[in-house]
Amino acid sequence: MTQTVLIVDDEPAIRELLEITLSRMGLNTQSAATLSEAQSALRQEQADLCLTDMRLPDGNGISLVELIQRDYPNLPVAMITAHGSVETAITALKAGAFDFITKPIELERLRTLVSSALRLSDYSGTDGEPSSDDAKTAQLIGNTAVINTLRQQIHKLARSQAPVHIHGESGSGKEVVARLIHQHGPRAEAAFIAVNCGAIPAELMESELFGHVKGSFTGAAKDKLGLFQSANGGTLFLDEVADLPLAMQVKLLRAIQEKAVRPVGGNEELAIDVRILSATHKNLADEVAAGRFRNDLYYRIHVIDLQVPSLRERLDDLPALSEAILSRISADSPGGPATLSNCALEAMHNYHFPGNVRELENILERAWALSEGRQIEASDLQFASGPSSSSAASSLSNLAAPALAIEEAFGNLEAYLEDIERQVISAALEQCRWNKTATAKLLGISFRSLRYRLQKLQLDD
Ligand SMILES: Nc1ncnc2c1ncn2[C@@H]1O[C@H](COP(=O)(O)OP(=O)(O)OP(=O)(O)O)[C@@H](O)[C@H]1O
Repeated sequence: MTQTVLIVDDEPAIRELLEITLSRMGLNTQSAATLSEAQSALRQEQADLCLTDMRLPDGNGISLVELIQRDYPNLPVAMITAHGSVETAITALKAGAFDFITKPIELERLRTLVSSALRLSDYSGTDGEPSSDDAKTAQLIGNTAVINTLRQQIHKLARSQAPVHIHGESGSGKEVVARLIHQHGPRAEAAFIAVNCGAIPAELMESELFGHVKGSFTGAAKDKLGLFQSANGGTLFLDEVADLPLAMQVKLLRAIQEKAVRPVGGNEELAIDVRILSATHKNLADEVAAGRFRNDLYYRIHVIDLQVPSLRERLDDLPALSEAILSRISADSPGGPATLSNCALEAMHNYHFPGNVRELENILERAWALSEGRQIEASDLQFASGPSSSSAASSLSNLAAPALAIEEAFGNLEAYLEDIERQVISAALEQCRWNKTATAKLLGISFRSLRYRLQKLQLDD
C-alpha cells in the first residue's frame, strides 16, 4: 500500500520541493501550512510519517511533535530546522521527534530520513523478540520495577534517531541496552558496531573511526573502511566515550554534525547515516566540568540520557539472571543445567556486586567449576565478606572492641573477619535481647541478611 507523508510548512516553496521529492519516491503526500491544518489532516487520514517545520504561523513544531507523541504514538515525526539551530533540533528530539533535517534541505539526506522513518512505521517487531538471529542478539533479563522501566524506555528510544547516552556502572549492561535499542528500531537489519574508545591507541583512533586511504601513513598498505562506514545505515556504539582524547572529540563532533567523514589521507568527505549511541561509567557532566570532555560534543551525544541500574538496585533479579547464566555455562552437563542452593542465593543477596552482572557471571562460572555436584552451594561462591560487614564494623566501637590484633588477619583474612562479625552480631543480639528484627535494624542489614549470617556463623541456635 502506498504510504502517506504529511508535510507541515508555511513556505509554499518548501512544501512543493518536499511534495515533488516524496512523490518521486512513490509516496503520497498531504500538505498543511499551519498547526491547525496539520491537526485536521491528522484527524482525517492516518499518515505514515510527518515532516514539520519548526516555526508555524499559529504555533511551533514542538507542540505538534508533542501532540503526535500523545495522540498518534506510532507516527514518526521529523523536524525541519533552520541551519545551525542545534538547540531546536535537540529540543525536538527530546520531545520525541524521530529525527531532524536542516534547511536548506539536502535531498539525499531527506530521502535517507524518509526511508528509515517509513521502515519504522512498517516495523512490527517492537513488542516481540528481535527478528535477527544474530548470535549477539541481546536480552535484558530481569523483572524488577527498575528493569521494567528501562525496558519501556528502550522500546520508546528505539523508535527515535536521537543520540542516547547510556550511563551506568561497569558490567551493569550498558552494551546490552545499546544493542536492544538497535535491535528494536528501524535500523535492526543494518550493522550494530560497538567500539571501546578506551581500548584503541590514540594514534590509530582516527583511522579506526574514519578509515584511511592506501599509503596515507606507514603501514597503510591498502584502503581501510572506518567504523563509521561499517556502521552506515545502522548504529555506532561508542563505549567509554569519556576516554576519547580531546583531539578526537573535535573530529567526532564534526562527523556527527556534518553526517560525513573524511578518511585519513583522503580528499573526499563521505556521507554517512549512522545513529550514535554512547556510554560511560563516568559522570560525563563532571568530565566536562573538569575540561576533559568537550561541552559541544557533550550536548550532541547526550540528547537523551538513559540510566542503567546497578545489580545492587535490583537484587530481586538475581534468581532469573543466575538461572540464565547457569543454563548458558552448564547447558551440556549431564542431568541438566546447574542450580543454586537456597543458601547460595541468600549469600548472593548479601553481596554488593561492585562489578555488576559481569561479576555475577564470573562468580557463577568459578562456582560451577568448583562445585562438586549440580547444585552450587554458598561456599562455592567464595565471597570473602559481605558489604554489610563495613556497616557492622562502623558500629563496632559502640558494641564491642575487637579482641584481635590486625596481624592475626594476615594469611587468614576470612576467619579474622568472621570473628569480628561474630563479635559484632553477638553484641548487637545481646543489646536487643535476642530480638532478631531489632538486631538487624541496629546493624543496618536486612532481616534476611542477619538470618544468613547467624546461620553462617553458627549463632542461630
Ligand atoms: N539485564 C541483563 N540481562 C542479561 N544479561 C545481562 C544484563 N545486564 C548485563 N548482562 C550481561 O553482563 C555482561 C556485561 O554487560 P555489558 O557488557 O552490557 O555491560 P557494560 O555496562 O557495557 O560493561 P562495561 O562498563 O564494562 O562496558 C554481559 O555478558 C551481558 O550479557
